[in-house]
Amino acid sequence: MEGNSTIWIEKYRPQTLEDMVGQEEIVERLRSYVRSGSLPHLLFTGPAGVGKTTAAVALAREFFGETWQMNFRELNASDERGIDVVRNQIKQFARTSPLGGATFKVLFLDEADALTPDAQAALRRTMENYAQTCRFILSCNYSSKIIDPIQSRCAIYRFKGLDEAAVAEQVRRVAAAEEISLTDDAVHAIAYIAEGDMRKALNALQGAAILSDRIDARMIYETTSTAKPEEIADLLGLCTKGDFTGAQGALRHLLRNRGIAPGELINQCFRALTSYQMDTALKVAYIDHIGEADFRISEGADAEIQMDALIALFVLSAQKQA
Ligand SMILES: Nc1ncnc2c1ncn2[C@@H]1O[C@H](COP(=O)(O)OP(=O)(O)OP(=O)(O)O)[C@@H](O)[C@H]1O
Repeated sequence: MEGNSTIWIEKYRPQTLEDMVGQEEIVERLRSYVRSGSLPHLLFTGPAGVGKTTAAVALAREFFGETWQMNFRELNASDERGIDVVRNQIKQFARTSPLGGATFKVLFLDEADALTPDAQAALRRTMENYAQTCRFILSCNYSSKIIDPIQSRCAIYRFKGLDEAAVAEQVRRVAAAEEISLTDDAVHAIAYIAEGDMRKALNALQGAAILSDRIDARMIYETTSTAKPEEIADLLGLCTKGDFTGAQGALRHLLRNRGIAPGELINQCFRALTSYQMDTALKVAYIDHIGEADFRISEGADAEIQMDALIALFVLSAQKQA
């Protein structure tokens, strides 16, 4: 098995737009810029690990060809969130001439929503002033955190979480290249824990590959400290049956023996409930309790007590409903 010293998310980052999985519509629209040789300012929004940076780099490679490294620069706005980063680094790059016969350069600004509103206002002016020599690709998780005048100057691309088929395709590709065998259940488990985030998926695969080159679902759940969906179903089932003692035992097992973090467990219960077919009133009550527990834990309440209280409330709601 090849060196665990290389991080697979980097090693297998697609170099071309064509090699990206999922995001087909976006990829198609981006390729049309390459064909036409023109590029507006772009705003990429969406959750983490779905290909925003990958698409920006691949687009630059295809757009500029051999001179891409001279004409493309990546900056992360969360390193320096204030106006100085715009005044210094961004302006400096934008004002200098493109190289190797290119008509403009491209600056990719990751986590643009980390910029303060003042810095965004300065960025807007820079985008206007240097539009001839520089195009911007801004990336963020939430477009609502980007000021309107910037949004209106950009073509907006909304990246979605990757679906199971896309995650599975890339995971299988990487596993084959690393000569790792994966069961179908392991692929399904990786897609479950990834929640649409390819970075999470590939890190889970690499984490399990440290143990063995034959990977099954149990190894994925264990190395990522995630409960199996069946374990969550059991826990919720015991609550719904009114078996508080049984539910408490299952909860203890997950928290203490399996080492699953309370926040993760809450998230998994929430995900399970949203996909279950069950009495709507009971589902509403459960989700309401989850919201409370989640808030209290985030405010610093004792997580184990909150988890016990949560299953107690589940049991009470189920009994009321019966
Ligand atoms: N659509 C995709 N196809 C194939 N691999 C992908 C895709 N999206 C992400 N990846 C893989 O996941 C890694 C992280 O993706 P990327 O850096 O593009 O995420 P991002 O959307 O920019 O996230 P962030 O908002 O956290 O910066 C990449 O290095 C690549 O290996």
